Amino acid sequence: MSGDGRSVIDKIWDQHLVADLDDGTSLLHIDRVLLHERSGAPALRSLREEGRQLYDHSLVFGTMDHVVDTRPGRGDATPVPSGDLFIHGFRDAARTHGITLFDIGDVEQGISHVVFPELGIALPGATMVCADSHTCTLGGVGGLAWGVGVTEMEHALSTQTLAVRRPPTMLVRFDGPLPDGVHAKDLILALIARIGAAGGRGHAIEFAGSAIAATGVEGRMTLCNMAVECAAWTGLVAPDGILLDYVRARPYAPPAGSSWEQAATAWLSLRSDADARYDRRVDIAVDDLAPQVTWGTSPQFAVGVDERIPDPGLLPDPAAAQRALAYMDLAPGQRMQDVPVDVAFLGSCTNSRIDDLRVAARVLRGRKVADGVRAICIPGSGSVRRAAEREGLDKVLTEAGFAWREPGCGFCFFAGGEGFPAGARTISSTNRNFEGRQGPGVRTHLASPATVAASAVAGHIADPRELP
Ligand SMILES: CC(C)[C@H](C(=O)O)[C@@H](O)C(=O)O
Ligand code: SF4
Repeated sequence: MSGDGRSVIDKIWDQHLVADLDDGTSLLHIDRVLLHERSGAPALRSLREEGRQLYDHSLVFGTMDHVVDTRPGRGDATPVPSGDLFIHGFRDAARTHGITLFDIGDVEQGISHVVFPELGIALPGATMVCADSHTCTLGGVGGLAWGVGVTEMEHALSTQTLAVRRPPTMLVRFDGPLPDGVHAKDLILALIARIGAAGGRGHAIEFAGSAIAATGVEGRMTLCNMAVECAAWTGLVAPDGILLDYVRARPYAPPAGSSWEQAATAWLSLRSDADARYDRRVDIAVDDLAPQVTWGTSPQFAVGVDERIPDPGLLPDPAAAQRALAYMDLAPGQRMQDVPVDVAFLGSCTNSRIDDLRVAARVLRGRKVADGVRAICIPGSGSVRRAAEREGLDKVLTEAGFAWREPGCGFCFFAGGEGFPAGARTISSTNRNFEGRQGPGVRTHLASPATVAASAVAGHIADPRELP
């Protein structure tokens, strides 16, 4: 564990180090400053109020995602109260500063963490920040990406640098062949169940192991997306051949020829040394892993879909587990698969990419959503939406009974606009199941797209491995 070698995290860090500062932080060069309307509008507004300029607008990109309407045929109107202040404020500021913005109506518009990797704006080996906690998603493309506050965002916008305390590092290895019906979402839920929602506190996590080497880049993004749900500073997967194939030919990636060759060689050199040093290590064997589903109001409250709700008395914090069960209206010993669902939601920056929709469609093809279940799919971006339509996945989903929407954060988090009735129970491909996350009194069970689709059909939480 404690060799002298450097990990991918150390290598990216060292390449971006501008100076070690007296207060123990390091000033890092930031390659990409990414914005969405919800946090970008306030950051740009305070920048303007302080009379500061962007350091380099060509390194800053924005999209509209949090408050946009996702209903078919949408316009500029937002269902979120005061949402139009964010939309118009962000649009005007982006124009003033010359920021490339994937606005409502742009073919590339979508959820930030989906759009920036698919356009090749988020790149391997890059440092990337956004005032959003799930910026760690971009670790799936082998960069160091983390969420910042609005003040740090202003600093990054005006200097293209940020002072950061070097995080402790953690190696998380997933080894073994991934069983059928088990996906990246299940891996990260299993990890969080194992180490706890505070178990990664402040760490930069490198995800590795044979199961990750065999996982596509979109799955790696799902994994990294939820690093923050165990309180990690970020998560990433080191660059490899699968990643290069993903990044190649993306619109903002280095063009074919010598610039691509140079970049690809540099990226591959970022892989961790065999004797790399980490502060902690966790090993998870995936051979016998079941699809995971949460029963409580924290992502750490997850079990196999074929299991029962545990006895709170046997958990590290019985009182928290009791409270969670009370909110979720569930009882210890209940079989997860006996829990009925009112809503099935496919979407969010965790699981709204084309691979996710393919997985869901495989389950839904020729099947119908159970009576009484409201099923909604919000593709993560315009590009995902078009790809799904080209493949006919939208037909499979709508014929099964899913609503097919326009890209955005949608029902992932309730912002006062569209929501579900209090008490509604959702099976959801999102990343947070906190009280009220999807609306006041709404009860969220986190799961993979396969499990969401299987549960939509069954009308209760269901095991995607067992559909007839
Ligand atoms: C609104 C935004 C800043 C927030 C975040 O930081 O993650 C949101 O995306 C979320 O998922 O809760
Ligand atoms: S999809 Fe959900 S988790 Fe992701 S950025 Fe939007 S609100 Fe946050």
